Amino acid sequence: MELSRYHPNNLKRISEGMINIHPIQRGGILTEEAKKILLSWADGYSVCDVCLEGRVDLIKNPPINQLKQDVAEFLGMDTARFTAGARHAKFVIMSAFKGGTLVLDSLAHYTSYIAAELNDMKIYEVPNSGYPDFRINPEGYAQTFERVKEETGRYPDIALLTHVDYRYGNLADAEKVGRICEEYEIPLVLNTAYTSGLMEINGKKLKASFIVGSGHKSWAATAPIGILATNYELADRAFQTSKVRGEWSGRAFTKKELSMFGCSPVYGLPVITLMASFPKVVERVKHWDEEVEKARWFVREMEKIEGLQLIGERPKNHTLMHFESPAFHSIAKSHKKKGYFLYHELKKRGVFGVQAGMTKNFKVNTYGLSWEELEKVANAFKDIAEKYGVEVED
Ligand SMILES: Cc1ncc(COP(=O)(O)O)c(C=O)c1O
Repeated sequence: MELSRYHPNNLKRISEGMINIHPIQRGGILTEEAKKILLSWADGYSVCDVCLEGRVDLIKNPPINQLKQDVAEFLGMDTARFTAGARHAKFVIMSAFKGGTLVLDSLAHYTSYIAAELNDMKIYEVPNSGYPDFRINPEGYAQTFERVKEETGRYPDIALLTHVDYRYGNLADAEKVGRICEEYEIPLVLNTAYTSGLMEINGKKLKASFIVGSGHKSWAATAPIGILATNYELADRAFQTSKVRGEWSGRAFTKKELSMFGCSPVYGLPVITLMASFPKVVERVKHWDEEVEKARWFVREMEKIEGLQLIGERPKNHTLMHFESPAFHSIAKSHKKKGYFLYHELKKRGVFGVQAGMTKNFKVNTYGLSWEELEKVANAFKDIAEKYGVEVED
C-alpha cells in the first residue's frame, strides 16, 4: 500500500485557486459563515453532544430541530427532514408509493428513475420537445396521466417534475404542472436540486406535495445532504415510525423513523454547514434575477465564437448551461491532446470545470460568479478560439 498518497500534502484539490464553473458545483460552494465553523464541528458525531431524543432531527443544541422547521417554512411546506442527498429524498418518497405508477419528465435525473426502480414502480415519461430546446410541455402531464389510465385502468399514483434539469438547465413550468396534478389529485414531487437554495420556491403556491432539494448542490453545504419537505397530510406516510418488536428481547423503537434509518442518514458537517449558510441562502434567493441576467450576458458573449450555440431553452432562465461547439470539436480532432485540449487550455487561463475530454458539447454553471470573473471566463474561451483560428465577433 502506498499510504503516502493520502498525506495532506498530496491531497491538494485540483481546482484550487481557479475560477470554478463546474456545472454541479456552483451552488454548493460554502459561505464564509460555514467555513468559519468547519473545524469545531468536523469530528464524526459532533452534532450529538446533547442528543436527548435519539434522533438527529430533534436535537435542540445545535438547533437542528428548529432548522428543519425553518427550512420547511422557507420552502412553503409544513415539515422537512435532512436526507443523504436529493437521491435519498426521492427514494424515501417512492418507497411510500412502492409498487405504484410514476409519471416523470423525460429530462429527469437518473436518480429519479433508480429511486422508482428500487421501489418496483412502473414508470411513464412525459416527452420533451427534442433538439435544440428540449422543453417539457406541462400539458404533457395531463396527456401522460390519460395514457396511464388507458393502459392500466387507473391514474398514476404520483408525478415528478425536475424543476431545472441537469442536462440543459431548462426551467420547467412547475406552476402549470402543479395545477394539472391538483386537478387529477395526483401528488407532485418537485425536484428542486438546482433551484431551491438559489431561487425562491414556495411549494404551496406550486401545489407540490413534496419538495426535494440538494444541500451540496444548491444550499452552500458540505456533501452529502438533501432536503425532503412535505405537507402534514403526507408526512406520516413518508416518515413512518418503527413498529418492529424483538421477538425475544421485546425491544421496540417506536420513535425511530424508518426512512431516516431510525435516527438520521446525515449529521456532522453536512448539517452544520447547511445551518451556518442558511441565513445567507435565505437572503441570496432574492437576488436570483441578477444571476439570470449574468447568465444571459455570458451566453451572448460565448455565442460570439463562431458556431458555438446554446442548447436548451432561450432565453436562459438558469445559470446551468449547455453549449454545442463544433469549432472546438474540429480543433480536437487534430490536436495532440485530442478532446482534452479545451480542458487544459482553460486551466492555463485559471478556469476549471469543463469536463475533461469534452469539446463537441460542454456544460458550465455561472451561479455566483462576479461580473469580473464572468468576463474572465468568457475571455478565456474567446482567447482559446482565436488561438486556433476560430473567428470571434467583436
Ligand atoms: C436534477 C438532479 N436531481 C438530483 C440529483 C442528485 O442530487 P444529490 O447528489 O443531492 O443526490 C442531481 C445530480 O446531479 C440532479 O442533477
